[in-house]
Amino acid sequence: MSVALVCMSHSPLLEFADPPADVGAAVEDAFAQARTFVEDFDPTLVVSFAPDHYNGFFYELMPPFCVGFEAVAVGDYGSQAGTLDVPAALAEDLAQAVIDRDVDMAISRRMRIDHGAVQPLEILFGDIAARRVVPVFVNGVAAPFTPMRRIRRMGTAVGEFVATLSGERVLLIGSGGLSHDPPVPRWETATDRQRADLLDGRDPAPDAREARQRRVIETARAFAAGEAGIRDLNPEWDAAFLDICASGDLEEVDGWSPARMAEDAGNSAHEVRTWLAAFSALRACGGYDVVQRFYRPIPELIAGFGLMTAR
Ligand SMILES: O=C(O)CCC(=O)/C=C/C=C(\O)C(=O)O
Ligand SMILES: [Fe+2]
Repeated sequence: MSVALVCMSHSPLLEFADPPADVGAAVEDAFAQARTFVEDFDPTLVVSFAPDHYNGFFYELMPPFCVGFEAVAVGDYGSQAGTLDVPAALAEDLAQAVIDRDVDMAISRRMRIDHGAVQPLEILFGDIAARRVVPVFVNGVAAPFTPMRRIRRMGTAVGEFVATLSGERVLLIGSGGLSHDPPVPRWETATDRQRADLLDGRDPAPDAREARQRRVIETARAFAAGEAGIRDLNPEWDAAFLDICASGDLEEVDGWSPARMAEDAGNSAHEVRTWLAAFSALRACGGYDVVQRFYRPIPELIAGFGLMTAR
């Protein structure tokens, strides 16, 4: 078994916004470097930790994390739709191994995933079905949030399982973060219509999806012009989090409270839970070295945009 990691921000605005040319080029260069890293590693299996944005998981039943034994991408924000190549028996073994380590893991025999899970696969492999993928949903948008130490333990349990997979080259992916506050509706401030979508908004009609997406695109334009009432990006917070990931001292985040995370870094900063899970899994397979570290605050994407690779 060998193991490597790519953690990266995602953004629904990647195809819908125009950051300054040098910023866009820097992001593309970071993607290209990560692609080379992954091509060289040539994984036989991907374990993908990703959030969802009310496309697959709803308040009707919201687990803190969930392993998919099958996964279907919904194709939001122009991301690829279709079915992942999930090795179901291996996904079942992973879920059982995590549960055996005293971490209650939900399972789905048909998980729906959105741009949060799909974007890294498309960027790194060009196609969501290019490699075998076990998808692990990590709630990063729907309060209440599991303590960070619990995410670390879940990631550690996944890593201990991964370490037993002789003959596999396993790529761990963490998708989301860093500081950002895109207009994902929240229950306490949602309209009645939004609450209905948060509760059970599976497969919205095309015009409803279009309206949701337009709202995000318009907010990004306003934010880049300094006119949106959302939280600022927080490069200092992002640097501190990236430092912790690089150091391997992941217990440092054990005491971070969800309220403080949102206050400091925006409501979607909770997506860094996917990074924490992936780095915890990597650490459980042995020590690691960071290979690539990229960061830019990009208002046009409403994102403190980061990417790290390690092995
Ligand atoms: O479309 C919706 O209703 C919710 C908005 C949404 O999906 C925004 C997503 C933003 C990110 O994934 C992000 O910036 O991390
Ligand atoms: Fe997101």
